Amino acid sequence: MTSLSVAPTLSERLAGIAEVECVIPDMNGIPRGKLVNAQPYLQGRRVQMAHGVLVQCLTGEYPEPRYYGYDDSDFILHSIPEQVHVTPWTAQPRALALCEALEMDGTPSRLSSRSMLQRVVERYRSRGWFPKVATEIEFYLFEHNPDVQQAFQAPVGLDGRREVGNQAFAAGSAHALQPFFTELKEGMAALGIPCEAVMHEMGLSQYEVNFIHDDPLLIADQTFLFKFMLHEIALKHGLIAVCMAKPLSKMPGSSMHIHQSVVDGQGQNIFTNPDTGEASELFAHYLGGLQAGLGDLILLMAPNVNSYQRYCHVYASPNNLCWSQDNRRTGLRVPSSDPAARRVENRVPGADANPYLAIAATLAAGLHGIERQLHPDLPAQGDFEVPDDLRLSCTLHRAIRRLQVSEVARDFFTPEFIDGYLACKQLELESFLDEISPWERRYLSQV
Ligand SMILES: NC(=O)CC[C@H](N)C(=O)O
Repeated sequence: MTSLSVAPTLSERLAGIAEVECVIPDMNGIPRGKLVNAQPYLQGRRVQMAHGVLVQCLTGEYPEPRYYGYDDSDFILHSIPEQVHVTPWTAQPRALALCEALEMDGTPSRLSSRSMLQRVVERYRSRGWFPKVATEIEFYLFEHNPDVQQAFQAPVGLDGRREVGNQAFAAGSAHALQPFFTELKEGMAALGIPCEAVMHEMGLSQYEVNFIHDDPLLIADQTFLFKFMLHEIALKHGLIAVCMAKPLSKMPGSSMHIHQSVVDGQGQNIFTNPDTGEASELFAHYLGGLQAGLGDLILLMAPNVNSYQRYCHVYASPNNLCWSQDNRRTGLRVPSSDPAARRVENRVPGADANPYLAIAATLAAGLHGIERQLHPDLPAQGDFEVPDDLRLSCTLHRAIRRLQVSEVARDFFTPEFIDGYLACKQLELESFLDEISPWERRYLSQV
């Protein structure tokens, strides 16, 4: 006798669940959404929000819709069936439904970061290719403090002590926060996120989680959901999880490295020449595209004022687009691997980046290189000098100017998205410049 296993329906999966949290990433990758009653949700009640929500600034301000060619109409939050999950960490049983943004006519939103990644992936598919990516995300864990103006402090662990110094790869420090990590791993399992590794990173109470490579949309969804869950579980344990690019001065920043490869319909890695096992011409063009295109797209990988502080004291946080075999000081690192796993790691994005956009920018630049048959520079060797054209912008202001002129952005993304994103970032920059920092008061009060 054979036993047939039938996947449970959505209603079966959500049995006993009172509320469903429908969320969507805004342009900053911040989850926005609505907590809706499960019954009408299961009966197919439509969930809608205003387009402005997608373009909302970190400060809560909204750029004028005329800047991105929209009015203040609604879009639909359409649940992605594989991304509806029951969340074990919430006090009341709840479901989390990751949604895609659709226009009222059912087409993908021209303002949504998720649809921008979808567009880039489609362009690969139209050639019979399937990009694969893996992200690695770093974050700091600090003691929760309701006053966000206060300096961050390492938490007290099970051993009753606060961590001191930089305990890279220290097993003991992670064990001192074991109840938190146990729940985090249970949460990952509940969200269907396979975890390659969790480790202590170089900074004080800094950790890293590695995801297993897969389809770019799936990995972006997982990275987005992971960050959402990370914040919630941390709060439950009296901690705050901080994914700022540079939360502490004189400490390493936090990155979101992206490993990329591309396979064809037979699953062969197109970055390797099947006859010789050596790197293929396509790989060279892909690297050439990353070098030519990512400089203009840095705003999608380093989206905040603070993102640029991560590049100031370089603790393996390169602000260049040099490439190398296995050198962590280059923005584009080709890790040693067997030919079937040939890939390139983009080390430029910060943990504060919207994963959909950082991945979309990287894949778009690579495909641009293949389409234009670009060539990379010679690989960086030893203690290399960074040529001027491979040096990255070091301020948000400059990064905004670069995106305004990016050919790749206009070619791969919708004009509405680029204009909306630029308007959002410009407003955030103005808000930042309107605030006087402690450094200015400390040193400029004497001039
Ligand atoms: N181990 C590492 O690669 C460290 C990366 C570093 N924390 C960064 O900000 O990029």
